[in-house]
Amino acid sequence: MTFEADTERVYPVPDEPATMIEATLCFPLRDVGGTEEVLLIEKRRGLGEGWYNGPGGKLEGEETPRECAVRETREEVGLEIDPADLEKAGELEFRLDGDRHTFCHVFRTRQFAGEPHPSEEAYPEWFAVDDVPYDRMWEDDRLWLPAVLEGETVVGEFRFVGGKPLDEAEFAGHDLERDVDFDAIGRSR
Ligand SMILES: COc1nc(N)nc2c1ncn2[C@H]1C[C@H](O)[C@@H](COP(=O)(O)OP(=O)(O)OP(=O)(O)O)O1
Repeated sequence: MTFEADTERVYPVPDEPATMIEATLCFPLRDVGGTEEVLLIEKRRGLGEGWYNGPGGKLEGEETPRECAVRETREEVGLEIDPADLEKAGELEFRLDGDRHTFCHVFRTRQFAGEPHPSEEAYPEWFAVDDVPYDRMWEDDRLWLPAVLEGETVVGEFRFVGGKPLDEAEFAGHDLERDVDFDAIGRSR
């Protein structure tokens, strides 16, 4: 396991707010004539509007992260995925002004049915994995997404400061662990 950091770790914080959001991201992958591609969405509304991201969103009711990733991918771009075909690739914690804001489960998959189509929330687009538009994505993505697209696993904390909503805050630092065995630590759900 390797570990990298650009600042001192700032957690744990004793009085965490009860309002932390739990969310998912899903990265469908395909091979087109030897070129590895990833499906991204251009977000059309809400948090991160106008930026590229993976399909995903907030957990609803009692659903598991895996069930959420399947539902959000279906709702946003119309792909059908068997939950068992999702590979857990990451856990990301986004902090805003020292508080835990969003905990995000990251999945990838090569098994899906259907063709992606636009929805009210998302416009889907395939990108070669070596041509991902990081200049039009969340600032943290360039730090962890390349590893996820190369088949690695990651656990990261990303700190933002200076304002709400999160997509108007300033990126302030991060910690990132790679090569995490989610099965071994019982967190592959
Ligand atoms: C802070 O950095 C972030 N980076 C990335 N790559 N993705 C992030 C970051 N912060 C949040 N996200 C993700 C987590 C979710 O997948 C989406 C936000 O989801 P949204 O708020 O749109 O959730 P929905 O349930 O789809 O929303 P509706 O209530 O509109 O259905 O961004």
